[in-house]
Amino acid sequence: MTELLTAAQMRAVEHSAIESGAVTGLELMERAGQGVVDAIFAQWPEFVGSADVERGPAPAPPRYLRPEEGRTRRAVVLCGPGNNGGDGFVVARLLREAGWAVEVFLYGDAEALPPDARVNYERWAEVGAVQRLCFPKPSEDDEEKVSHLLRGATTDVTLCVDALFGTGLTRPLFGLKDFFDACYLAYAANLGDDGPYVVAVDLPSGLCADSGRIIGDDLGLAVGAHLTVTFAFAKHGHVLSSGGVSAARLVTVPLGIDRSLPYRVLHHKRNENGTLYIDHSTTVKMAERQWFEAGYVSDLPWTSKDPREASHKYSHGHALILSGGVGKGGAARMAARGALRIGAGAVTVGCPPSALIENAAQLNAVMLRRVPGADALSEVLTDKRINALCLGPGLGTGAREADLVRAALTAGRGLVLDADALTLLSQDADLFALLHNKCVLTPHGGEFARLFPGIAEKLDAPALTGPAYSKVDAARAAAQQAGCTVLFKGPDTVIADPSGRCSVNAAVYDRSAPWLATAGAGDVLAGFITGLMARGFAPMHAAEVGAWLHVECARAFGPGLIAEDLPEALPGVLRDLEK
Ligand SMILES: NC(=O)C1=CN([C@@H]2O[C@H](COP(=O)(O)OP(=O)(O)OC[C@H]3O[C@@H](n4cnc5c(N)ncnc54)[C@H](OP(=O)(O)O)[C@@H]3O)[C@@H](O)[C@H]2O)[C@@H](O)CC1
Ligand SMILES: Nc1ncnc2c1ncn2[C@@H]1O[C@H](COP(=O)(O)OP(=O)(O)O)[C@@H](O)[C@H]1O
Ligand SMILES: [K+]
Repeated sequence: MTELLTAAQMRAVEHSAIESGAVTGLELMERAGQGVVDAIFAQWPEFVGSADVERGPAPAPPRYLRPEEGRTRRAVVLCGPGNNGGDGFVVARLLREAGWAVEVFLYGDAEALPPDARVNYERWAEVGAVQRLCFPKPSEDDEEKVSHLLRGATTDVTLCVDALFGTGLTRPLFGLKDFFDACYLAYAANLGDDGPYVVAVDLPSGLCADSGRIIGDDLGLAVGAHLTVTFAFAKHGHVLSSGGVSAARLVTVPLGIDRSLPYRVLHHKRNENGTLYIDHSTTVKMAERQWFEAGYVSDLPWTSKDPREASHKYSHGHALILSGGVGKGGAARMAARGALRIGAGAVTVGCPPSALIENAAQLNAVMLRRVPGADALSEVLTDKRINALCLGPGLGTGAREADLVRAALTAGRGLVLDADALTLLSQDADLFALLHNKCVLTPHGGEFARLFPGIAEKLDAPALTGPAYSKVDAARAAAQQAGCTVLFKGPDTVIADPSGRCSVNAAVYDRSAPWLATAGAGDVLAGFITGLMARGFAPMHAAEVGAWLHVECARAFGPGLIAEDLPEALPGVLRDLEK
């Protein structure tokens, strides 16, 4: 599990480290710039010089500090008006020391740079030129000059370093549109050979660090980068929304900040006008933090069945998945197979009598019960061994199904509500009011908007200022409103419970699995979560582990995946985890 921070939390970490005397701001900036350069050479070893002469007992400088024979590589570094720009000056200096020809542009006022950035500006100015871009509105000439350089029309620039804005971007950017377009083109077309590689310092400029949304109206712009190098911790904005697709790769370099130091928590709150303010109140140990609420779930401990547990099937729980009528059972059957594969001891599909023959023809290990309506469901649920239910996939949205959802909600067992069950909930406030803390809702964007229209409206409004309302904010608000766990799907699946605990299961960067967006994948996910709840996982944990395994299954199978493949990929994924 990787911790994700907001920009305010990152500033708190930085301030505490500096206040403790452990490090200065200038040292942090140097480490940040060095980290970027190291990451560049790790990503593209061909940029490393080839001279390999034995230099005696003194430690040899890093290989990349020695220029490749007969070849001078060119880099353009764009520095902004804040500390992100300061990092850019460090990168420029270190690349120059490595033998690169570096052109530096400043989009900002040198006199107004913050102190550490100013020092690094001066250090660069001793060895190289700084070309000024008109600030805050670049001239057409400026735009032309920079984008021309990047498009490779006049030069052979290998690298473009975007150090314009990092965590401090709070309002829309104007100008530099051609520059942003050029970066995006280079990134999207992967023009590595004839265009430059784009490296974003901390965050692709234009993105909000907290929401991953592009700050601005519909015409908002963000840099597209081949590599983003961030510092100490990834931020929410690296994995949410556009953040997860604005760069091909994310590398987090440590800044040597001691995590055992006490950190002052900056409670960021909004007043009644919506203005963000910071209340420097509490000091906590990082390890005791409640405030690293959003974890980027990149690995999770897998709990296999404990051999010491009683060994009959019901000690691993019994899941009941309700299906719709004739011809509608596929979704429930896939959910059932997911629940069984993930380790529920027994799984039963409950269906209307008319669908018994169809289901019987297609199910073997999964059991089958007739469940004509709510009374029959209550009767089935007198069997207390049934400890987790799933309603929604292929269920239908008529009166029978609404009654089934009501009966399931009043049974007080673990309950996953997906698809049609979410539609029913959004149509009936009385049903919604029955939600309880053993429920998990698994909406995709459309279902989320129907269930939580007020929250979705905030999320869909243009992000005109930062920090912008994020999918993390939305999932948390929804979990509070519903009084249960909410898993808000997408490549940036956000899972929240009413206590404020929140995780992001991000299928981006090296976990990207776009082929998971295939019909029925959500049904299998609902089944995974139900199976885990049958096994005794708490709702939030079941949702986190289920979502993580879902993406792992998709990655293990690869392109060409259809939903039926997901449960079948699970044994291989679990085997690898057990190793
Ligand atoms: N935290 C750490 O541990 C470390 C952090 N480090 C680095 O510091 C970076 C954060 O620095 P930062 O806070 O100075 O913010 P940054 O992104 O450079 O920009 C702020 C400037 O932009 C301005 N501005 C804003 N919007 C604008 C607009 N639309 N158009 C024009 N201007 C606009 C804004 O002006 P203002 O709003 O104040 O008027 C302000 O001047 C971080 O990303 C990382 O790279 C590392 O050095 C070391 C360790
Ligand atoms: N680009 C993507 N990358 C990875 N996973 C994705 C992507 N888009 C969607 N998903 C996942 O695919 C699943 C689709 O579920 P859903 O929208 O309910 O579809 P269906 O109803 O057809 O099953 C969800 O788990 C969602 O998180
Ligand atoms: K940047």
